[in-house]
Amino acid sequence: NESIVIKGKRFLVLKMIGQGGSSKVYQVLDQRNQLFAVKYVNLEEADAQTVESYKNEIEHLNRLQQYSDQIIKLYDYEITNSYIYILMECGNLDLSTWLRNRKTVNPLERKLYWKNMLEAVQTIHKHGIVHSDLKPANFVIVNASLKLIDFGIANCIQPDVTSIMTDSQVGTLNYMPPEAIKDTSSQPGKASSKISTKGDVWSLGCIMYCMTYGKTPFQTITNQITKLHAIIDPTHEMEFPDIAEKDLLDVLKRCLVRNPRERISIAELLEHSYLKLQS
Ligand SMILES: CN1CCC(Oc2ccc(-c3[nH]nc4cccc(OCC5CCCCC5)c34)cc2)CC1
Repeated sequence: NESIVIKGKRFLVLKMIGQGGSSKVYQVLDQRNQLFAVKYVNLEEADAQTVESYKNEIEHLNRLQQYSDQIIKLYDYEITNSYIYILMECGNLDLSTWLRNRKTVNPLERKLYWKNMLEAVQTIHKHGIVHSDLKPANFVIVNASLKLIDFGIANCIQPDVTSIMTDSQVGTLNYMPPEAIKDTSSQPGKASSKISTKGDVWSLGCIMYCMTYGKTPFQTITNQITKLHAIIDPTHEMEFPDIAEKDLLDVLKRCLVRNPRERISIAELLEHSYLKLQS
């Protein structure tokens, strides 16, 4: 097997975990047989703005380490003109794969994962970061809890077309908030000032909807344009089939409110009765 050296430490590459265009994530072992994830970014084709966005993501990831256990651990990184290596803690499974493989979700597990997601997103919001593209592939299960693995700051270097929709749900509209679709003031894909923290609440609501009903609210609409219209159309009623956990039903309905001003906040979600661990 191949080995890589980061800041003078040698790692044995076990396998590739995922890839998105010019960035690849590997599972590696250090000399003490400790498991890590290494994100490798090839900068040869990257423009200055992209390089800057990666440095920005790393700086934020580094700075937020101390504030929450729900942010993936960053151990080291190496940046040169031609590549970046980021050494991070290695999880067991990303939430996207976990959701795809699970037929039913254990209600207590779902509740714990929800609490972890809220804490992770509250942490980045407290430090002025709005992710604006949250989806299950941004979370990884490490032992029994969920951790956020990226802040949506680094550009996805133009992935080759084969990977764009297959791996890690890049480019999916299923978690996109209505205000991001209506927001005509900013150039496409950039989080503008109008996209507030409430946009991340909508996306988290879609993830939780999927953990409850096995699909996202607009997943059945396959035409992308029709899907976008349905997300912004107030007359398009979203379905909330009745479930035993009434508190969870309330959480879903309050996250998936089209008007961001009327949508529940992260702070209110952390106080919501659904998270009182009585069940
Ligand atoms: C399909 N198969 C994949 C390997 C394995 O799942 C993962 C294991 C570890 C991880 C990970 N840990 N730390 C990580 C730190 C950064 C990025 C990470 O992933 C990136 C990207 C990998 C592809 C899916 C979306 C996330 C990271 C993530 C998925 C089992 C399922």
